[in-house]
Amino acid sequence: MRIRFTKMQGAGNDFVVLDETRQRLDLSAAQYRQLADRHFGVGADQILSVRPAPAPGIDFEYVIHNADGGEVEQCGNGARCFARFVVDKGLAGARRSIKVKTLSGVIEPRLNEDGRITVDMGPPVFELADIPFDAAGLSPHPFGGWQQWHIALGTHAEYALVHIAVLSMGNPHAVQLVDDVDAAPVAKVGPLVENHNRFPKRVNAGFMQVVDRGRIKLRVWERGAGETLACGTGACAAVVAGIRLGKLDHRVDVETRGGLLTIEWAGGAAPVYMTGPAVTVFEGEMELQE
Ligand SMILES: N[C@@H](CCC[C@H](N)C(=O)O)C(=O)O
Repeated sequence: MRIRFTKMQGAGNDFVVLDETRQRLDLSAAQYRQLADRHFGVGADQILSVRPAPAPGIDFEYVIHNADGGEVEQCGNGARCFARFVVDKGLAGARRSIKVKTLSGVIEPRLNEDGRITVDMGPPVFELADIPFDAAGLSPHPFGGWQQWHIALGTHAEYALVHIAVLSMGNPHAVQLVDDVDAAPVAKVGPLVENHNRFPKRVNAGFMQVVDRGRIKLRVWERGAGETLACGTGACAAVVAGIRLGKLDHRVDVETRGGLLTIEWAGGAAPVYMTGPAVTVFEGEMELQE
């Protein structure tokens, strides 16, 4: 089966984008993995499928698969690339703002005059069962007006206990405060947190260094993709956690290894706004194994 694709990136988080507005491709998990493979495929952290509006009042459906082939609820950097794709391909008419259905709800990306894209990512979710996070037998540790959870990482004596803030941005996140993000043991601790049995759907593990009240440095070990150069929902989750832990103001620049994102959150049930770049890298065709 031969398919056309567009390769895109948002702050270095990279995507294969598939136009399924006219025809469903119905790819298997193995075919998503083949596309994402950096040696035998195109190479990507996620594969994004653009599908027609599923209901009145919605412009498109946005389907996301991680590099491991699993379908997931949300992807922030991908949402900006999705918007850039449908506008550049003329699929959105003259609209600069679109309503997009994802597995976790409707989000609204908007193209700005400066070329960056702002996405209304909806409000963060703190209800433990909805993240989901299994806190049975654990007590929360008060911290800066909110709380952290101390979870044990099994037999790994060096990293026996990590202190995490947990929340969902449509997808699950566990955020740790670190003194020096460049020295953080992301590749060791990331997979242990991702697969921890307290997270029944696994989790994205963020490592946040607070530079000042308006700036953080962030690395994220993503569920189903490993460490990426940036994670949009990870940036939203880190800033929301930092605000609730009393460390950050309401508008924060997030330095990732792939670029800068700006996150704004007024608190409570207000939506989180994420602003950043979205770039088309190249287009191509690829033969997929059946
Ligand atoms: N790169 C994304 C997040 C993609 C999904 C994530 N790995 C998950 O499994 O939830 C972003 O920019 O938000």
